[in-house]
Amino acid sequence: MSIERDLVSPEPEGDERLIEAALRPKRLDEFIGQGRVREQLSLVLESALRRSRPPDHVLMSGGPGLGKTTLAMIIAAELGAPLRMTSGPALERAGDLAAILSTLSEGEVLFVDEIHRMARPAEEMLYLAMEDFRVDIVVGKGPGATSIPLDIAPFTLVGATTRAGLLPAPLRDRFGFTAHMDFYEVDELERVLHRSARLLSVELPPEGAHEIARRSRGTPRIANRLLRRVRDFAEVRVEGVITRDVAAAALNLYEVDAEGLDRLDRAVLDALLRKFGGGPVGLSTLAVAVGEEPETVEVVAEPFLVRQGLLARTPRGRVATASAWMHLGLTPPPDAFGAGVIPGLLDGA
Ligand SMILES: Nc1ncnc2c1ncn2[C@@H]1O[C@H](COP(=O)(O)OP(=O)(O)OP(=O)(O)O)[C@@H](O)[C@H]1O
Repeated sequence: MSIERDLVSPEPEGDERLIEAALRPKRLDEFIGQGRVREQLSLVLESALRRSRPPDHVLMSGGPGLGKTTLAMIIAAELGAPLRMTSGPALERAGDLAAILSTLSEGEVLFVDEIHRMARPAEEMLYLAMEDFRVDIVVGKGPGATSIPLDIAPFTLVGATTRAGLLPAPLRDRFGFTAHMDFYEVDELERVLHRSARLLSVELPPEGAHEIARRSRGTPRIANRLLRRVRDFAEVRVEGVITRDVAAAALNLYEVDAEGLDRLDRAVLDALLRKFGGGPVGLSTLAVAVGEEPETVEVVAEPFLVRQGLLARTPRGRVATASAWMHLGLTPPPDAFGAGVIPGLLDGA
């Protein structure tokens, strides 16, 4: 049995991108949260505009659904420049990239999503393009091969990655500015939700927004998705208004709990506590206990549980924290991992 978990996945589901397009903030002052990134970026853009030069290349790092694509579009809009979009996996050969670079217009913004997944030859071509606005087109093969230099228009590369650590240093070093996107605070997500509700003509009182925001795993994409589900519930069951109780009832129905944990997250915690006494237990044993692949448990459920301070990865295996016991309404044993530690300090353990 595999547990359905689209609702709180940070990746876009089905045709969600279409709906998202309608909800995207268009300018920097509409972009909610990420205060430091916004301020730094507005300086970079403002000074480029004053100098009438394209700004330095920008790297954005952070998890899916935190607003990287939105920010890339905003950068182009603020510069009044056209935007070209591609992604690392689409750049399999150097020629794929050359075809794009050679047709850029002056000042154009080139957005490369998942830039860490670009093929090596394309990556090497990009170094020169970023630094000297030039590409070397290799003609022929073997000893007879020659390279023809080709000037390209000055442009701004905006790269997005969920894994900044996977970028080779020479590529990382060529970005003049790196924006680290963090998870959003509950009050920021409330603002995202109020804005989306306005655009979707949904009546959303503050306490309804708060209830949805706290279950949204720090991610605007999830917040917007939960809002749509709650709206459906409110329309069908209670004629529209999303009160706190309506939001809670809807999300309970969809099995997203008060902290944003879904069925898989809870199944993992439940097995860890009830079957293995809180651990330590190996990943594959834990995965068998919940009927999932180890990779699903590791990639999908664990990062959020770790971030919430509910689970720790230790050299001896997975361990439940004292907060995990309490989350499931159980009394933690006195020696529970993290007992006496302020929840949150275990993040990233
Ligand atoms: N700061 C924000 N303010 C308002 N809405 C936001 C913000 N950040 C993201 N969103 C909304 O969340 C949705 C997802 O954002 P976006 O597509 O930019 O994320 P992403 O980081 O590029 O994710 P991915 O890499 O998976 O595409 C969009 O609908 C966008 O409007």
